[in-house]
Amino acid sequence: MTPPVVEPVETTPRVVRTREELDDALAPVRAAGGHVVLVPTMGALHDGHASLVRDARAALRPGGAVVVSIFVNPLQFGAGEDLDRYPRTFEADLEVCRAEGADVVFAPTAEEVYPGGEPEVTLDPGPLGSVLEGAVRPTHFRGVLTVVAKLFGLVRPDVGVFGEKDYQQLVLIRRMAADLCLGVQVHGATTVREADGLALSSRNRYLSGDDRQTALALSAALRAGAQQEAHGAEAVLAAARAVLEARPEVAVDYLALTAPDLHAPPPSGPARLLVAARVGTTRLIDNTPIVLGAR
Ligand SMILES: Nc1ncnc2c1ncn2[C@@H]1O[C@H](COP(=O)(O)OP(=O)(O)OP(=O)(O)O)[C@@H](O)[C@H]1O
Ligand SMILES: CC(C)(CO)[C@@H](O)C(=O)[O-]
Ligand code: BAL
Repeated sequence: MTPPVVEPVETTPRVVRTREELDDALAPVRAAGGHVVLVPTMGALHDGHASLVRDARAALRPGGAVVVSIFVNPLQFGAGEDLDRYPRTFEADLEVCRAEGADVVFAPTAEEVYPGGEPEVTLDPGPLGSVLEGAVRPTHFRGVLTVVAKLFGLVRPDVGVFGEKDYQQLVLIRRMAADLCLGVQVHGATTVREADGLALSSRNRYLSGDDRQTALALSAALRAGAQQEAHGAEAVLAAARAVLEARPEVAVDYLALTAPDLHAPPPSGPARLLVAARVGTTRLIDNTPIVLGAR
């Protein structure tokens, strides 16, 4: 018997660069009333991003589309930060998107996103924008919220998927979607880690030699803190601080215990332990959920 002719299945996500191309790619999905799920990224994709795309696919209804945006947003980088050296690995990123079944990759230029240069109207992140990350990167969340609002406007997704690794960003995007009635459901995805605990991050590729080992202090501090959760906030912070203090090469920006919404921690119940530190020239962040025991 002659075997049936099998046409190769085109699995490549459609790559679009402009608003028009994006609208064109999504037109059939919108016409059919399909769901659109957006995964915003800055590229240099790793297994953490792959898990976001998997979550996006799981959130999808038949007839919908997963859009991954790849855009290194200049507006969220402060003067002297790593905008110029931020890793750009577009071909490898496409492979990740293809392997995880993304339908569309939206990779606009800066001119496409900001046609008139820096926008006059930007988003004010409110009080949570100037604590923790915002205390160290004062203009960062204005840039993040502005570009995410623009991406929501361009892609018009039903769901946006963001990682818990950037926990303050996730909280602020949830607040923005709710406070501005954007009609986008914000899904938070669990942090993916290396086997030794290091949270995956595009910036990990800056870590070389000893710095890679030193960077383990962040996740180790979070684990040590979490082990003390039954004993209350002070015990959690003391255990985490002890791990960080044992590694003087780690320059800590903050170690903080907060409520899940980043306000003051409750005496007991769900909380969040967050850390940010510099290892050599690389700045890393990490966090973990905590359930504080009643004292
Ligand atoms: N380890 C991870 N697990 C799950 N999600 C992640 C992880 N790392 C990043 N993400 C999420 O991927 C999305 C895109 O993040 P981004 O492209 O900035 O990658 P990144 O690894 O966080 O890079 P950077 O090193 O610049 O912080 C964000 O929602 C972010 O929270
Ligand atoms: C959400 C985001 C894509 C906005 O540029 C960025 O801050 C990131 O990659 O986490
Ligand atoms: N993942 C957050 C992007 C940034 O640090 O600019």
